[in-house]
Amino acid sequence: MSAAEGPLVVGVDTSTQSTKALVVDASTGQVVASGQAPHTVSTGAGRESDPRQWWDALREALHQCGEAAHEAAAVSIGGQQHGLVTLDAHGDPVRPALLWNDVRSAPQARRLVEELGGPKAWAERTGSVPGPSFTVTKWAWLAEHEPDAVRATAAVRLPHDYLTEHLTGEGTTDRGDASGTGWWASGTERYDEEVLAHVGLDPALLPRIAQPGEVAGTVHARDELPFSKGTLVAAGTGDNAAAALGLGLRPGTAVLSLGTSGTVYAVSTRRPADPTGTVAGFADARGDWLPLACTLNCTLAVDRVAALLGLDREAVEPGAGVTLLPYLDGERTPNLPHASGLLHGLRHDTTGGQLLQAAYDGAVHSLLGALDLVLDPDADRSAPLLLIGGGARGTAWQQTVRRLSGRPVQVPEAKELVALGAAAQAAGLLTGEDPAAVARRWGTAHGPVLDAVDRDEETLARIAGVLSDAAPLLEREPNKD
Ligand SMILES: Nc1ncnc2c1ncn2[C@@H]1O[C@H](COP(=O)(O)OP(=O)(O)O)[C@@H](O)[C@H]1O
Ligand SMILES: O=C(CO)[C@@H](O)[C@H](O)COP(=O)(O)O
Repeated sequence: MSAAEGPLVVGVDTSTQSTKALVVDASTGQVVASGQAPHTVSTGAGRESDPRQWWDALREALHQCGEAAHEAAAVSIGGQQHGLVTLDAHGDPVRPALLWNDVRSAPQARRLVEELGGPKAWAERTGSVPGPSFTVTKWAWLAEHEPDAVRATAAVRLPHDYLTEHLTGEGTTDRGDASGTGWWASGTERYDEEVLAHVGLDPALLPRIAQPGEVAGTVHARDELPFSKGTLVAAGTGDNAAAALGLGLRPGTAVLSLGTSGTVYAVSTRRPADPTGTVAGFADARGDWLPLACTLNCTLAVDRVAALLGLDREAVEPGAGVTLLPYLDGERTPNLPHASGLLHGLRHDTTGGQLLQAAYDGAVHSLLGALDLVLDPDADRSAPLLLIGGGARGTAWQQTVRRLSGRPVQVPEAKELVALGAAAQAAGLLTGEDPAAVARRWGTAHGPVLDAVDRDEETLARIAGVLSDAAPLLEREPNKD
């Protein structure tokens, strides 16, 4: 037996680049074992992953956890949002999953918004104006481009549902992840049958939506996994909702997450409905809401610029008036799915370090532009921002967020907040506690607070100016030059 005080629980983060598993002592929050295994994502026009890789990576990450995983009494999966997983009658993938950062469904997104009443109607109905990240637009793309795949589909899942179903044998999802599909009505908290009929998706193909705190099932695939008989499985949720649980987030505190995606969000008790589409009106995993803005280009884009320059990611230099909009994957915030990276202000004396700093500035500018929009009007705008995700470990990311936000920044010492949030959800099944209260008891948000510095208004204004002047170029669709 491990030296843990309480029952052990497992929290999983199946994100874009890898799957991470933590075995956590439910009494203290101590991480007693961990594992991680990578996935691959296709390059080129689309962004796809084979869901079977996620299952293999989950098994690998759990096996790395060793004996501790055997002792776990409950498990929960947090996962990358929005991905379209299509399964055949045997439960096998019909084709690779279309991921959140695949922007090929931009034309379908535009069309769906127009056909069902415009942006305001969509925001009121589903909480969000669906862009190409949303599952409904991916389904519409598939129907148009691969009708055979649609005909062969017997079940539609999100990434976290796919793994939960592999664990339990039952198709379940939760309100947090369902709210990123575009076919979940935020007013009624049910699937929106009119949207589903419009895109030709039979509601019978969708998973049951488990209530917060509900048990999704017990582990049935024990032969392949180091779990014991009767291990409980929680409903799981989307990765941002899981991180909100993992931080024990309360309304009024804003989170900036720097990973494959950049996200900015807060918990709110008010149901969001932003008709501009900047803020997605997600549900959280408890019963509140999670207004959130997301960028497609964050750590990977900045790391790519560093690699092109042959520099370490920390080798930034200040100054120079150079602007780099790092939209290597197109962009979602601002809504520019066809954009590519743009550099302006290059001079003979511009250094590589200054170019790299400009990439950080461009990535952070997009996120901070949405910060005020995700916070409730009465939130304290001078409170520290919580900085999480892989990028939060980097000094250049920390300093850029401080300089462009003008706010103090708190960096939690706990590293894997999505997996910790999933673990807190699993612990809640055992103790009956609110998962966010579990995370607060574990002290997961604790970490140093970096003081505020003066906001760099000049850089913010310069980036906004380039963005606005370059709009026709950034909005131009491919093959229309
Ligand atoms: N010490 C570090 N400094 C800066 N960036 C880092 C550091 N460690 C990891 N990263 C970045 O974190 C990213 C992975 O973050 P993570 O939140 O795990 O991603 P995701 O959950 O989206 O797969 C990598 O792309 C890498 O650029
Ligand atoms: O699309 C969104 C949020 O709407 C992304 O945040 C995805 O959920 C992917 O997350 P990471 O893999 O970057 O953690």
